[in-house]
Amino acid sequence: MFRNIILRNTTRRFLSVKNQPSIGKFTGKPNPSTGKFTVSFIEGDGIGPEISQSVKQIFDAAKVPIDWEPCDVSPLFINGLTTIPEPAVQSINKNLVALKGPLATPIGKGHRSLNLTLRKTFGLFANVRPAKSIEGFKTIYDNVDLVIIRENTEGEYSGIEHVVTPGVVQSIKLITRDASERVIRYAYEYARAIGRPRVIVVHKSTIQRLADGLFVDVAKELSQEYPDIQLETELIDNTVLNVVSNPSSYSNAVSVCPNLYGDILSDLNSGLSAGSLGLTPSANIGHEVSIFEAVHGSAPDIAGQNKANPTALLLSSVMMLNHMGLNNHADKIEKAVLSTIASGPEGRTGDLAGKATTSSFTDAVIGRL
Ligand SMILES: NC(=O)C1=CN([C@@H]2O[C@H](COP(=O)(O)OP(=O)(O)OC[C@H]3O[C@@H](n4cnc5c(N)ncnc54)[C@H](O)[C@@H]3O)[C@@H](O)[C@H]2O)C=CC1
Ligand SMILES: O=C(O)CCC(=O)C(=O)O
Repeated sequence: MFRNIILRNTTRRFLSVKNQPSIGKFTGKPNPSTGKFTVSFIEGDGIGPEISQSVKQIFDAAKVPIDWEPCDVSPLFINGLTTIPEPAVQSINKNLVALKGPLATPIGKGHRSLNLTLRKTFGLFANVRPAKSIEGFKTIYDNVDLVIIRENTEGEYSGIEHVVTPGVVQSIKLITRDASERVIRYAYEYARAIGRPRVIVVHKSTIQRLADGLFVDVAKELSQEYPDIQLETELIDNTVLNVVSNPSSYSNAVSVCPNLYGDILSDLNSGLSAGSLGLTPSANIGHEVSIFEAVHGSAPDIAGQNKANPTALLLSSVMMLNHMGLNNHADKIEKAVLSTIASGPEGRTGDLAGKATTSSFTDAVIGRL
């Protein structure tokens, strides 16, 4: 029965090329000699290689017209800064699109987060994180359908930290008008594109008066340009309570927020929609380049054990295909993935209290294509 889930434009989980925002559109072209697009692929750490393998097998079986270009993003230090190797930068700038597995960050030492480095390097200013219930997979709430758009280049993730004196450190949350404006504008455009009448700015400007205050002010200024979208502002502590009490009250809204709030809220949304991080995809959108990745990390506790749920990376790849205009392939893979999860415990990995392994789940999805 779940083979026949119909993905109407309104129910399609993610941006389709016909209704995506005017900002950050994909402008890549297929190779004229093969008719295929080339996509940069970063496999990632921990469970990265296992879930990447799953995506590749499913794309092969679905005959998606894509050639993968593997990218090595092993960190380099240049002038004391973490950078990624030039061939990877060239590949992503050429292909304009990448799929990325999770990259681990050493705690308190070593290289800076490569995830943040990639977002900075390619100006990926908007991190779109949709969290939506799966039909046939029961969680605490039915019909969760939440969208967070997170500022992706500054805020608490600016990396400006120093020791003032032993025992005293300072970490700077940088908020600029330009970065706020581009992500908030994207949120308005996204809301318009997917037909949601509300944009909610999540903030704490009662305390972060200048930083979050600027973010809220920019949203209010931009609202003049979007008279069809209602702007609301909400303190993050209220959002957390409201979203766990009544997530459906956000189903007609797009939330936009500074970096750290978005990171935390999107994990909350994953828990509410799916009870696992293993299902939630994301898009990092820039003006030219976009990189698609799961919301979760490298899950070192289950790495190499054939236990990882590849769904979040698969749904990220579905977002990517919609972004690239390969909507039919996206729909086919999305339907196969969702119907496998809906089929019961045999079709679900351990994080969803199921019995499947990464590879048996992959085979089941291929069987449903
Ligand atoms: N965008 C990225 O690449 C991100 C990378 N990280 C990095 O990942 C590493 C591990 O971070 P953690 O805080 O442990 O978060 P995590 O997301 O890797 O794991 C949290 C929990 O969720 C489970 N989990 C995550 N993904 C799963 C999947 N696909 N299937 C089944 N279970 C899954 C893990 O087993 C673990 O119990 C760190 O080095 C961190 O810096 C963390 C978040 C995002
Ligand atoms: O880069 C990291 O280690 C974590 C990044 C993260 O949680 C995210 O922003 O998705």
